[in-house]
Amino acid sequence: MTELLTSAQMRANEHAAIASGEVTGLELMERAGRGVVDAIFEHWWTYRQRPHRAVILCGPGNNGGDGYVVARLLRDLNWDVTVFALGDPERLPPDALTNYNRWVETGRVAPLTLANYDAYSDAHGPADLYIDALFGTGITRPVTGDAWEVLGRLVGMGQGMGVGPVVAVDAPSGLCMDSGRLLGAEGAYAWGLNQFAALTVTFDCPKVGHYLADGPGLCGRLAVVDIGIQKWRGQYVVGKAAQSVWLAEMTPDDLGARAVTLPVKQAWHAHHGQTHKYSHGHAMVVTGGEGHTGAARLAARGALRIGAGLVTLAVPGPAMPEVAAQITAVMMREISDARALDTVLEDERLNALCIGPGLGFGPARADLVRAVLQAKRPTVLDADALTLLAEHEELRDLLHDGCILTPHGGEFARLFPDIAAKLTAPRLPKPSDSQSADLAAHNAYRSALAAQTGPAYSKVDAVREAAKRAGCTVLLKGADTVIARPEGAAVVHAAVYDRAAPWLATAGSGDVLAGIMTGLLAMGQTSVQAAAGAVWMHTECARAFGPGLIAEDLPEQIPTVVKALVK
Ligand SMILES: NC(=O)C1=CN([C@@H]2O[C@H](COP(=O)(O)OP(=O)(O)OC[C@H]3O[C@@H](n4cnc5c(N)ncnc54)[C@H](O)[C@@H]3O)[C@@H](O)[C@H]2O)[C@@H](O)CC1
Ligand SMILES: Nc1ncnc2c1ncn2[C@@H]1O[C@H](COP(=O)(O)OP(=O)(O)O)[C@@H](O)[C@H]1O
Ligand SMILES: [K+]
Repeated sequence: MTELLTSAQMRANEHAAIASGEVTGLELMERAGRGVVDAIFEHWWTYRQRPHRAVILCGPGNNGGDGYVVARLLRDLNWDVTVFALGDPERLPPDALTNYNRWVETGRVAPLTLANYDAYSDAHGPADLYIDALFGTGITRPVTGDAWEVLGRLVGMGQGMGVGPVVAVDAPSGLCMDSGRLLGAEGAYAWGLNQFAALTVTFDCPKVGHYLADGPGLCGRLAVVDIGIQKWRGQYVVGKAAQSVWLAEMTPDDLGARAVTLPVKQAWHAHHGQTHKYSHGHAMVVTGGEGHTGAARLAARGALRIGAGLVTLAVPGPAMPEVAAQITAVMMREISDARALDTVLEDERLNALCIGPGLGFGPARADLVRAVLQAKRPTVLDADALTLLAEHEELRDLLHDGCILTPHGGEFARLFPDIAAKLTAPRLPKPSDSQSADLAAHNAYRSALAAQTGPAYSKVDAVREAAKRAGCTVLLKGADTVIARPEGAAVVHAAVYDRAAPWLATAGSGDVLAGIMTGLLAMGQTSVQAAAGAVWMHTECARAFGPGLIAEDLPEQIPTVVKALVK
């Protein structure tokens, strides 16, 4: 899996690399700047054909240093390059200063003010390319003043004829790379979240904030450039695996014997014997009552398609005819109450359980959740089961390490109201109009802005806190889905960039997700593997089908996606 770093981890890697004596900071900066230019040429082949005109905004730190390298490399290719510098360049850190000095041997730098920027734009019209090298991983507080206003001017660039796109170096400036939240809250830049950079070029590893919250919208597309420090990556991880964050993906191994493509004889040896349906597990999904069994049926279909050997629906008596009329390969058992469910669960071969989709509410349903939790099997708790957990503290006390909670934002807020409040709290009080007569409110806003510091509280922080409290795996859904374990290991799955599938937000899609996850648990996956593999598969199925998707289509796409995966 790809590791996602925080800013602090990236700095630690860089320090370790430089401390080794095998590479200098200046070399890394040169590789970074060259990587940005290469990525630009890879994305827009027309820029390779002839020189163009670029505007580069350089900040007061090493992100600005990268900008000076880009300026020099483009100018060496005969580009017309204009550089605006924020702050006093003479106070740049050493490597950035070296690159500034190299640039000014032949190029010019204008102070970054709104007046200078506007005067340039009025005189020359739009540039062919804008480079944002103001701030990268060193951002600690909101960008303010003229720099913020100029960033606002760049919103929407690249969207009109003859107007060049914005390329962000490492990240759009002001983006908190740990949380994906933009520090600062008003003005064109903050409001133009999906119309800023066309391309963001980052170094070594993607960062967590490139995948969460506002990050993908601001970044546009993401390119990761190898600057040769992977050897030092992970030194900070020793003994601290809990701090790492991974990007969700799925490999053929995650599908085990069901995906084996070896010749039959080899496959037989690889699995030490003949496999039969029970060796792929037996999942059970509990349905709701009459007229409410569709959600659980969708989940069961997901579990069966992903590869569980057997899938049984646990159905209240009155709902049996309805379920019987709708299923074939999926089996059913009558469970009229929690006692009946206890009895059914005495069968140890039922090795993964799912409860919640379409379940309904009230004491009898809460008793079913209790029976499922007391069975202590790998269990997915979704939808109504999550609301029941929020209502009944004694049910929360029964959660165990093998549980996965799969809330969407609303269910998460019901289960963990204080944590959700931290995540959704407005970053700042409501901005007041600068013309406002209410000077006190305006001043309060200004001081809140000045006091805001990064890194901001992130979805990863929130889900880690929730998992620790619940004592089990928690998966918080969305276009950015975060999975965390109580000890802190976290996985991010983002249906963004070239994996965007907004049509996945359709009724019943979450039920299929819960089912795929239950199937993977039945097949012997750990809870993190099952959760990460399921969200990945769920999105791939949506992508394979395309717009127009309804939840029923998702399980039926699984064979196509698996075939492509194991090829
Ligand atoms: N970490 C690495 O391995 C590498 C980092 N490189 C570049 O270095 C960057 C990080 O450089 P730095 O650590 O110098 O940080 P930045 O260049 O991101 O910014 C840091 C400077 O801005 C100031 N600052 C922070 N927030 C501010 C605000 N809101 N308003 C005004 N000033 C503010 C800080 O006090 C500091 O002086 C990366 O993003 C990347 O572009 C590359 O050169 C290649 C290697
Ligand atoms: N913009 C989006 N892009 C991709 N997936 C999304 C997006 N919004 C929501 N999803 C996914 O769609 C599913 C919806 O699940 P859920 O909210 O439980 O709905 P339901 O209860 O109707 O099934 C989740 O897996 C969620 O992560
Ligand atoms: K930047």
